[in-house]
Amino acid sequence: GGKWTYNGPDGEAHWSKHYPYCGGAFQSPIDFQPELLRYDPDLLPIQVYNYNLSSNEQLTLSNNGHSVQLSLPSHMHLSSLRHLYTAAQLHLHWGSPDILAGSEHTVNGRQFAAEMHVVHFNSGKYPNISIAADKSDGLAVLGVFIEVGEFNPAFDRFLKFVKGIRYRDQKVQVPAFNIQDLLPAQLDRYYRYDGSLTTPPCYPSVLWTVFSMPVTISLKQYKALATGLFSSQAQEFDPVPLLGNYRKPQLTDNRVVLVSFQE
Ligand SMILES: NS(=O)(=O)c1cc(-c2ccccc2)cc(-c2ccccc2)c1
Ligand SMILES: [Zn+2]
Repeated sequence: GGKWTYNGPDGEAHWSKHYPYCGGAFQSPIDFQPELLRYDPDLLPIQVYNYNLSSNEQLTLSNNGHSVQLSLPSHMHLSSLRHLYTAAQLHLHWGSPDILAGSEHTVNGRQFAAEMHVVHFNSGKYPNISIAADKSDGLAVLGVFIEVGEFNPAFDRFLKFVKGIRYRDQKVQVPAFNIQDLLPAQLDRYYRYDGSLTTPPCYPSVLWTVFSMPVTISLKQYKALATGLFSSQAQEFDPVPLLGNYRKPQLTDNRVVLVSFQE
């Protein structure tokens, strides 16, 4: 789509000029404030299927100018939701090398170092993700908060390749691995609400599931993300670093956030 950025004249305050949904209702991310939360005992633990990919498979790791993205095969699913949702891609949002704050969702005002999104589409109802992307029940995204701490071998399965995708539109093939290893151990504790894509075109089409338990990556791994990538193309003169690629929390209006946990 058109050019949009996270700061400056094409920054998020201007997105709605070219992408009207960005100025609409049900926008994401949001801040999970205690007074918005309501415990729902019917929220089942998230069940993932076929996330344990074989290393014979290859995944495409790409720099799309706004994030680092890993393609996911269509035999990966989420099943514990009302519909069957098929995996499409995962990508990350992060801060800058010296400001370890770049998550999109926040918890009572607390911003984490980074956030991973695993994007799925409602394959029970729609033939592909492009058709599903703007339907109110089209997408389901898993959100994972990332803190800086212990080294994470699972994230290294793709972070060690970012040197090969420094510039926009560069892609490399990486051996597949168990994508569940990127998720937190507790898949039964999460925030659930109806929201949108956090990037243009901001379609209000996402059933959000954001796990309350963060995962960790090491400072070295975080810096690989926050210093290794550019949003400009290789041949462009002044390279534009790719960092701070997170949208600020949006108005919650009178949306309720369901939580699967009580304490
Ligand atoms: N942040 S997000 O999860 O809401 C998200 C979802 C999708 C998405 C992609 C395909 C179908 C449907 C939704 C794409 C992006 C995106 C990130 C970086 C650059 C451009 C787009 C981001
Ligand atoms: Zn995202």
